[in-house]
Amino acid sequence: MQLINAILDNMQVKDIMKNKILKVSKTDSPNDIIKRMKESEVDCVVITDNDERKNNTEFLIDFIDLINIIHENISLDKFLENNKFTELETIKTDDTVGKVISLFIKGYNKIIPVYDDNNIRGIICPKDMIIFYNNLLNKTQGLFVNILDNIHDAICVVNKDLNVLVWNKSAENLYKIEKENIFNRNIKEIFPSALLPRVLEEGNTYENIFNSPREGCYNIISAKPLLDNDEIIGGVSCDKDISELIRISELLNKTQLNLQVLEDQVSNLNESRFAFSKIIGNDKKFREIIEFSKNISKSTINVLITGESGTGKEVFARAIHMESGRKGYFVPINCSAIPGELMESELFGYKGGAFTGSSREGKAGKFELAHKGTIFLDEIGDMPLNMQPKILRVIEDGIITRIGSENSVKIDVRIIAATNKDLRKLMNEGLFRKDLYYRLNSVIIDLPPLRKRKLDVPLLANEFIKEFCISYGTNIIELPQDTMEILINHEWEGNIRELRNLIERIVILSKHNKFDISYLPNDLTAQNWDILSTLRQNSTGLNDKMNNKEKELILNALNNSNYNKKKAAEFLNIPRSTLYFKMKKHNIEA
Ligand SMILES: Nc1ncnc2c1ncn2[C@@H]1O[C@H](COP(=O)(O)OP(=O)(O)OP(=O)(O)O)[C@@H](O)[C@H]1O
Repeated sequence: MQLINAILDNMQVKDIMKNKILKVSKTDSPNDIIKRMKESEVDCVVITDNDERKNNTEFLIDFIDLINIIHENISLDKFLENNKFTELETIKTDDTVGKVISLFIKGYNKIIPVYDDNNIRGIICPKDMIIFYNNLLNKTQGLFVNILDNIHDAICVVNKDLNVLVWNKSAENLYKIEKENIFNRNIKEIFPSALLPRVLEEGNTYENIFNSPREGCYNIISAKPLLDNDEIIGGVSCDKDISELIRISELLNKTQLNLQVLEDQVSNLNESRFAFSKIIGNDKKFREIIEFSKNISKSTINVLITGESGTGKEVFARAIHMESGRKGYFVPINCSAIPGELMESELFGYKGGAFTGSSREGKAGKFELAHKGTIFLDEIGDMPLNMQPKILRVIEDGIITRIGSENSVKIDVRIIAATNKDLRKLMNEGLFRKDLYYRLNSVIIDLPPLRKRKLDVPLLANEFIKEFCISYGTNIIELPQDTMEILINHEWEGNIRELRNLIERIVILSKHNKFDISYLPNDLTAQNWDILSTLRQNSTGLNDKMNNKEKELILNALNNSNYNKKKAAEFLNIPRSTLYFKMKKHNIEA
C-alpha cells in the first residue's frame, strides 16, 4: 500500500485527466447535447454561459444528468437552477492523483472537474479512475512478483487457512514445485511437517531452523506470522538454500584433512631428514659426538658448534632442534651474510614506520620467529661488535624490543651458535666479547674435519651417490677402487660439502656414460697423482708378469717336444691353432 500511495502522490491530476472537453450552451436541447456527446465520445459536457450564482462561469453535467433532465422534462437552465453543482468536488491540474483517490475512497462518486485559473481544463470520471486504479494495482502486483522472483531465498506466504498465496521462483527451484501446482493449496498437504502451520498455531516466530527436505538439499528456514491489528491473518516463511555452502564446507573439511595429512607427511619427512639418524659417519669419535649431542638436545642449554667449513655444523644444529621436541621453528641466520647495518632489524625486527622504507605493518625479527623454537646463529664470529651486547641481553633476559618500539617482548628461544673461526683468538684481538663467548659456550660440540675420519669417506660417497642418482633419475653408479682411494686420501678442505658437491658432479657427468676417472676435477687428480700412478703401475706389472709367464710355459713345452707343435699343444692342453696364435704373439720362431 505504501508503494501505491507513493506512486499516487508522485503523479499529478493533469497526467491522468481527460482533457477532451465538449462545451455547450444552457439553451441547447438535452437530446442534441447527448447526440454530440456520443459523436465526440465524451462522458460529460461543460456549460459555458455566465452565471452569477457561482464563482465558476462553467458548469459540468454528465450523461446521467442529461437523461434525468429529459426524463423530468425540464430545461437545462432549470436544472442548473436546482443548485446541483454545489455537490461537485473540484480539483486543480497540479494536485496529486492521491488526492483524487482519497475523494473516491471517502465515497464521492461523481465526475470531478479539473480547474486551472478558474477554467475547466479536464475532467476525471469515477469509471476511468476505477480502471486506472485497477491497472495500477495489477502493475504493482506484477512488480511485487518480479521482486519476489528475484530474491535468492525461497519465499512462501500462506493465509490463515494455510493456503499458499505467494510462492516465488527460488521456492520453485528449491522444492521443485511450480507455482501453478501449489497456489491456493493447503501447505500441510504438500509439506506435512512444514513450519508455517506451527507458526500460525502458536503465533511464534522461528529463526534459522536447519532443514534437509531431500538428499543433498539443505536449507535454513525462518518463519513468522502475519498480523493485522493483532490478529493472525497468515504467515510468511523464508528459506535460504545452503546446499552449496554445505558442499563447499564439506570440500573445505576434506581439503583441510588432506592438508593436515600432507603437512604431517612433510613434517615427518623434514624431521627424518634432519634427524641424528640421518647423520652419516662410523668413525668412533664422531659417533661419540653424535651421542653427546643427542643427550644435550632435550635441555635448553646454549650450544656452540665449532668445526671447519662444511663439517656439518648446521646439520648438527638442526638435529639438536629436531631431537629437542621444541614446537617452534628452527630459524637459521648467517651472521657473515648480513650487512652490519641490517643486522639489528633482521634479528630484532622493527615497528611499522620505524624508519624510511620500512613496511607499514612492521616486521618480526628472527628471534621472534624462533619463539618456542631454536635460533641458529651461524658464523657467530662475524657478529658485529656493536650487536654483541644486544645478543647477550636476549640470552640473559629472554627479552627483545623491535626497532622503534617501546614495548619489549618476552621470548623463549634456544640458542645454538656455530663458527669455523677461533673465537678465543678473536677475543684476544678484541673482536669478540668475552661475556658473550662464555654465555654461548655452555656446551661445545667440536666437529672433526673429514680428513680426520678418512674411513667415513666411502660411506659418505656411496650415500651421496645413492641420493643424487635417485634425484637425477640415473642408475646407481659404482666408483672404481682407484677412484675411491683418491677420495679417501684427498685433503677435503671443504669437508663434507666438498665431497657432496664432487659426487653430484660425477653423477651428472656419468648420466649417459659409465664413470670415467677423467670426471674427477684436475686439481684432485693432480693432487693424488702418486696414488694414481702407483695403482696404474701395479696393474701394468701384473699383465706383464702374466704375459712373461705364458711365454715361458710355451717355450718349455716346445723344447720338451722338440718343437713338435701337436705334442706341445697337447701338453699345454690348448688347441694347436691357439698355440700358433700365442707363438706369433710372443715372437717365438716355429
Ligand atoms: N654427517 C653428515 N652426513 C651427511 N651429510 C652431511 C653430514 N655433515 C654435513 N653434511 C652435508 O654437508 C653439507 C655441509 O653441511 P653444513 O652446512 O651443516 O656444514 P657447516 O659446518 O655448517 O658449513 P659452514 O661452516 O660452511 O656453514 C650439507 O650439504 C650437509 O647436508
